[in-house]
Amino acid sequence: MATFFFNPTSPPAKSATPSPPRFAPPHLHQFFPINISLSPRKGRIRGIRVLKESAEVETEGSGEVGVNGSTIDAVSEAPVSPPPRVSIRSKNRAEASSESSSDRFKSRNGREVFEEKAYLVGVECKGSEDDSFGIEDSLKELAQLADTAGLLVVGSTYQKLASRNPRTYIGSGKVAEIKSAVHALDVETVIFDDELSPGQLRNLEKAFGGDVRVCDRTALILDIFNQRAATHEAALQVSLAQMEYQLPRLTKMWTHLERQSGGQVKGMGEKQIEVDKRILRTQISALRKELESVRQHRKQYRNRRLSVPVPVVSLVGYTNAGKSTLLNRLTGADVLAEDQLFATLDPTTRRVQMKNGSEFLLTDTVGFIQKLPTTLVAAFRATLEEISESSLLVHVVDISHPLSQQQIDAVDKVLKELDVELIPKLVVWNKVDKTDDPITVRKEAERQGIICISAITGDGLDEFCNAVQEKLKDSMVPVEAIVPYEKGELLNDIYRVGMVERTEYMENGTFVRAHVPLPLARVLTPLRQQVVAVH
Ligand SMILES: Nc1nc2c(ncn2[C@@H]2O[C@H](COP(=O)(O)OP(=O)(O)OP(=O)(O)O)[C@@H](O)[C@H]2O)c(=O)[nH]1
Ligand SMILES: [Mg+2]
Repeated sequence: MATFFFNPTSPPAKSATPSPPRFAPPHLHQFFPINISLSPRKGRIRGIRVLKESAEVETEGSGEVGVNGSTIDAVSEAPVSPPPRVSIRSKNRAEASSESSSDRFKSRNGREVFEEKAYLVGVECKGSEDDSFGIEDSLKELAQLADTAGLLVVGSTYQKLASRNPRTYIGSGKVAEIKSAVHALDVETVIFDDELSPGQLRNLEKAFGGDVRVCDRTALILDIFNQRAATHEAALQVSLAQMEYQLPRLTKMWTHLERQSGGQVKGMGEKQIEVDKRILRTQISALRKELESVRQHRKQYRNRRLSVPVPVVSLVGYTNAGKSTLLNRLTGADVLAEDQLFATLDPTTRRVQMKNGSEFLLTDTVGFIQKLPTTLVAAFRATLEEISESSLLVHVVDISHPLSQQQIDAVDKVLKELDVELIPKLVVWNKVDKTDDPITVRKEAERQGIICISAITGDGLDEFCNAVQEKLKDSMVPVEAIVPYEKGELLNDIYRVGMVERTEYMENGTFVRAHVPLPLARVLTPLRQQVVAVH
């Protein structure tokens, strides 16, 4: 999976190369402007990374670094022009390997991306319920995530521990081992498979030294979401989640100031952090308001949609299970479906027309993953409202995946967190064509009453639609009504979205016994009373 190679650093080039698009775990400068005057002569500079760059450059140059007690009053909240999205580290790297790195530009999602070198670290802790995947498989998945984010995984390691080290997450011996691997392999980013505390992040960055950046699975997922957010609402949700993730981690940005002045500017750093936190909190609350208004807007649309009594079926499942492929296959939609994690972020709803004339709406949703941080689940709650308001959930499982059972468990865990356990659920095993022994898989599915499909070949889709119809009945209301002959369109609606069991032509209209979705049952209420009167 992970390839290892050694890339000796070439001598630094004279001129800086233009900054390439690159992996960007959430850094403060992406979200809001922070202004600080490092030196009165230098004027105001915005952005933490830029700040670091300036401080380092000045130290090497004239020696007139303006980091002293007198400059703290220059801290300001006034916005200035946006900072470049590149750190001194990546610039140096780009300079250092401008020629040898040309092969590290890769085309991803139609963009040319500079592949940063990443090293992965995992920990298996005794008795941890989060470790159902096993450390090696979890790291494999982390490598897939890194690949999706546009990183080049050059190595990985893991440690089995009785308990996590509160300071550095891993043991000191492992820290030293990773440090030498990082330098030998010229690694730019070390990614941990679990969420690190702000203190652990800071200590590890210090321990690895130099420009090595440390981040965790959450930051990586946030970065992928950031790259993939296609709608305004998704972009707002991701920004909010990134800011909330960043808030407690602000302090690490300032450690270099303390280092440079031998600890004398500690007070200054602290004051700036408070200012930064306040700005960030203000931005978080502004973002929440904006998100709320976008949500209200969408709710109106959804309410309008719900007034048409077509049942909504939501596809849920582990990322890469084949949800979008299934939606595309059944509805002729054109949702991006590819062999990458988190291809879909925004829900898409399409109408499925069955051969017997009945219909339902099918919604494709964001995929789930193990160790999905609760904050992210909460951030996507708006998008996932689609799920909570559907009549039926279809849990799409990639049955060809060696860890399909663990993936099922991870999805069930998220569904539980979303409080949607009461919605009827239909489990389907997808990618049956890809399994080693489809016959045995089908037999087992039959034994468990599960539908086997292949969204790619179309195998089992009729059976799937029938099962959806049958299950939808669970969410429908049984009604008996007499529909007047002049209200023929109402009878059509019952046939289209409900399940008709019996009809009979009577003097004052058509008697119908059927299961229909609740909104339609409400429309039929006066006609139902008529039946009661007839009986
Ligand atoms: N062999 C085979 N491959 C499939 C099948 N269904 C989907 N795939 C492939 O699986 C990969 C993922 O499919 P998607 O439809 O993007 O999966 P998804 O569940 O929407 O993934 P996310 O949007 O990331 O949550 C794609 O490469 C599909 O071509 C199937 O039935 N058989
Ligand atoms: Mg998808």
